[in-house]
Amino acid sequence: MNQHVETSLELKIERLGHRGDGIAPGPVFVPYALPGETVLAEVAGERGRLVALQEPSPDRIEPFCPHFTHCGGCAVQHLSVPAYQAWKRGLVVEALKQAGIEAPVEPLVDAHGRGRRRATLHARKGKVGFAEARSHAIVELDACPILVPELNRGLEAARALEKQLRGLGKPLDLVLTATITGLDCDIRGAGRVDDKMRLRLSDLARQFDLARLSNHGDVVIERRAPVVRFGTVEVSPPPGAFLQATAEADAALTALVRGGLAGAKRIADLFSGCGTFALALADAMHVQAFDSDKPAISALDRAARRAQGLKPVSATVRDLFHRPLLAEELKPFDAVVFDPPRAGAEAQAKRLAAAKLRHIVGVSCNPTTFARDAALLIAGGYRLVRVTPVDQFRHSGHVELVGVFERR
Ligand SMILES: C[S@@+](CC[C@H](N)C(=O)[O-])C[C@H]1O[C@@H](n2cnc3c(N)ncnc32)[C@H](O)[C@@H]1O
Repeated sequence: MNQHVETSLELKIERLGHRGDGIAPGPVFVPYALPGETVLAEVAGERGRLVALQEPSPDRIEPFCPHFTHCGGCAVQHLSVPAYQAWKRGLVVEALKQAGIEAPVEPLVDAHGRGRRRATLHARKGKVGFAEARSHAIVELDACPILVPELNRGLEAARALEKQLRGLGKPLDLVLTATITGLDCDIRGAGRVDDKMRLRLSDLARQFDLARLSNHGDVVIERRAPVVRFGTVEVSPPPGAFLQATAEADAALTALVRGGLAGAKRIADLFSGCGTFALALADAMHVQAFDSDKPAISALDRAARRAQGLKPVSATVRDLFHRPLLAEELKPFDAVVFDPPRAGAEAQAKRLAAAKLRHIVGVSCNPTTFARDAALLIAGGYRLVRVTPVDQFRHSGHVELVGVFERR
């Protein structure tokens, strides 16, 4: 940190940005600096590189990972827990304020649990790991303390897969998911591989006891069907399918959604994925699920047919950006849950605003697009009763939230 001090500026850090950078007047963004600190930083445009801490914050703590500041996986490990939790909750408060929305924001729910069950490892030129902070270079790790232990064991398998595929000379991503029946790995970037390579990859899957190995969704070998559980229902997700990053977030988000639906009997689950909410809630509610991802909808449907004791569940492939459910189509439902990708659900929110539903629950991984969509619902006559931030990407700038709306 003490190199090039002669070219540095003294900066007073005022706040923490949404990516976890300290922000000084200007603005100048200084990664790893904290509010209240006086720092020396090398400044180029809006970017500052922390060179020395002159007055550290009382909230500064020792990061627990030796790769912190080098690895791009974590942005904030150096902040005390209460200050960290206030910052994350504050990201949601700020996004609502920017959209002119007043609503109670609950304390942050910690949903890290045992750690992340999904990770995308990058493999380039013989190296396997995460991207370096602000770079495409790879940080090689023996273990990552943020992941569930089963995924850490997958690092060895990932290195062996990279070695096998190195001759292709292509940058690869390896999407690893820890499931109940073992690790599921989807290779991205290899393109089509010949039969000889498939056999060698299958051998590696056996050697490392992978449940399934696929190449961009094309199953190379399935030794056991990967399984996750939503409520009491077992689902076999398609290769690389969306799943909440931690099992605890799954449970926490589902409980908040259930609470917000307030005993509804018939609901629509929009952007359902392979059924995180639909299948868990079908113990008490008739559910119609919609998502544009065909394999995810098929997995949801298969799981619902196999499960015992559920209320009726239907699953439909539909692009809700281009063909949102219309107000007329929403009439049969007492309530709706929607959980779109980061871009939000603007087209669908306009239709929800025009519908006369009693309850709507929005789940989001992007407070800014959530606030935009929430403003549409509020303009359409709904009240945002409460918003609960949920932290499943601990130490990163990402935050999930659940917003509960009622018709006024
Ligand atoms: C944040 S995930 C939520 C999935 C699910 N609710 C869960 O918790 O597992 C967003 C989902 O939106 C789906 N999606 C993305 N674009 C879509 C579109 N245009 N129409 C419908 N679904 C879409 C994705 O396939 C993905 O399943």
